[in-house]
Amino acid sequence: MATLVLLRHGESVWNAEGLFTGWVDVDLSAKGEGEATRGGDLLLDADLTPDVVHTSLLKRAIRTAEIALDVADLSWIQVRRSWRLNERHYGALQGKNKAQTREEFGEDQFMTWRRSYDVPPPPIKDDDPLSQVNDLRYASLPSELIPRTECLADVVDRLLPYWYDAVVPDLAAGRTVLVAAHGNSLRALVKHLDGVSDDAISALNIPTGIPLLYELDDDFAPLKRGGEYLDPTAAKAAIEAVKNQGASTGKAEAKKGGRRKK
Ligand SMILES: O=C(O)[C@@H](CO)OP(=O)(O)O
Repeated sequence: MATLVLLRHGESVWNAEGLFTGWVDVDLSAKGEGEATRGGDLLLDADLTPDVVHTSLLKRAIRTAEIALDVADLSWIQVRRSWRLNERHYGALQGKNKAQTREEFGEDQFMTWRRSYDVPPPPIKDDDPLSQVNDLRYASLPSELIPRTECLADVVDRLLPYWYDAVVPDLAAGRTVLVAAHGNSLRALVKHLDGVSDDAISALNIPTGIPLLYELDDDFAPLKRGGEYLDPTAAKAAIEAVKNQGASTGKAEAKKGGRRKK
């Protein structure tokens, strides 16, 4: 049996402002830092001691792992990072306000871009200030591997090599593995683990900052489909909040508007 813990980063500044984020490297909000702290407390309460942490290359996931592991007095564990755990690249939607996008393009198009399995948003141009083509952290990647947009199917394709080559070997060695990543990269992983259909995955949302525990069998398949959130009550409310993002121009969302520059 192997133990895997998935942790979506705490609320980011752009989550709070209702903006599509993707590969833009925004930081945690104060609330997100608090969620990361609670994530560490939940690990402690559940007596879970990760031996290794895998993160994306984005600071909201990196900092969430650091904060949670610090709370659990596990800052010293081995760390591995990969672009393959990054959030889904949101293409030309990066930096756009979700509620305004929904108003402009309608509910169907908005939800197709947000949650369909195989329809990517329009690609971002390489000279867009929110493009990642010139980002130093991807300098060793061939340019054609740096996404200009992604649908969830693209995320599954780029995530699975890392799952098999980096995460599974840790699990096979008997290590308890923490994966600190993002709403959509974790949706891709959960889709794979639980064998969720292309249609059903559109209804699955991952809350910020609440560890999701999977016990896996010898074939790295979940003993319990869907795993178990360490705080199921908080997870239920937070999943609803993620689902409804962009549904209304809430105070924070309405105040901002337009497209943010980084
Ligand atoms: O903006 C994003 O990058 C993601 C996660 O925050 O949003 P959504 O839940 O709409 O896919």
